[in-house]
Amino acid sequence: MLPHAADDISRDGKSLILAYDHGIEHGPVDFEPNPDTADPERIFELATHEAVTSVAVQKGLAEAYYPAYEDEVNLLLKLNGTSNLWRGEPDSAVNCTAEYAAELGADAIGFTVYGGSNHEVEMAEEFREAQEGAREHDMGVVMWSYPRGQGLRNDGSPDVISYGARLGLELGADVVKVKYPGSAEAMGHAVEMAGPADVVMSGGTMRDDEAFLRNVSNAIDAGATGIAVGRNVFQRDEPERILDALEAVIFQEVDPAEALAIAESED
Ligand SMILES: O=P(O)(O)OC[C@H]1O[C@](O)(COP(=O)(O)O)[C@@H](O)[C@@H]1O
Repeated sequence: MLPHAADDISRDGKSLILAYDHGIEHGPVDFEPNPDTADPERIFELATHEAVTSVAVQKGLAEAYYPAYEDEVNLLLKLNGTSNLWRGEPDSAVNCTAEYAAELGADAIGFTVYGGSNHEVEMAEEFREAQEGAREHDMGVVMWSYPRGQGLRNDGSPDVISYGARLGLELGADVVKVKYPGSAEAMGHAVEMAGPADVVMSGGTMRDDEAFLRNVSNAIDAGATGIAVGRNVFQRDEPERILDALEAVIFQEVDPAEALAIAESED
């Protein structure tokens, strides 16, 4: 790992990645709870919030929207992605090269690897090309490490998540994005297995603000450096409010209840 390779997408060693690749990964259904968020402009505006250290999007959105935001937002360009219409063994098409990501002004690249899938071997080889391309252009490397497929019965078990975190380290990621394994202890193990690579917790959908922030706080206590979050922000009625609270939990390590009170007072 190169020292500080992910500095451009973090602040004081912490990060909040605003993930917005849902249009490809899940489709328009993810925008239904908050229809304004179907418009990428709304997300790029949200990405200017002080809590957000980068926005993760696919090439098409970067081409269309990033030029207007390049002074205010750090770009994490996702190089692969597949729609939910695909029903095969987990796999992800490579939609962009590291070279083109650099041309678009990306600070870092993002890449999904489904360890355990029948396609793991090709995905690891594609990751190699992306990772080495990112090194040539001084871009950080974020791996979405989501073990799943064939024999993997429980892709959310602590052992599998720790293995995913380790895959990130072994394959040369600066930041590994893993699902929250359900407890601070299990997250601590994943963080340990990732060694010098940063670990960020992946989001999901939780309606209860305090319970969601509690998971984030537990992950930070366990050594995670932040969160990659999409739906838990943009599906809420007031995305800015939860970003205010996340800022307090992640960067000031404030207790979730207090963070919500701070967010309330900033309204
Ligand atoms: O493959 P899954 O588990 O359905 O989720 C993939 C999605 O989850 C993320 O990794 C995180 O997004 P969320 O915070 O909305 O869960 C996205 O980048 C991606 O689109």
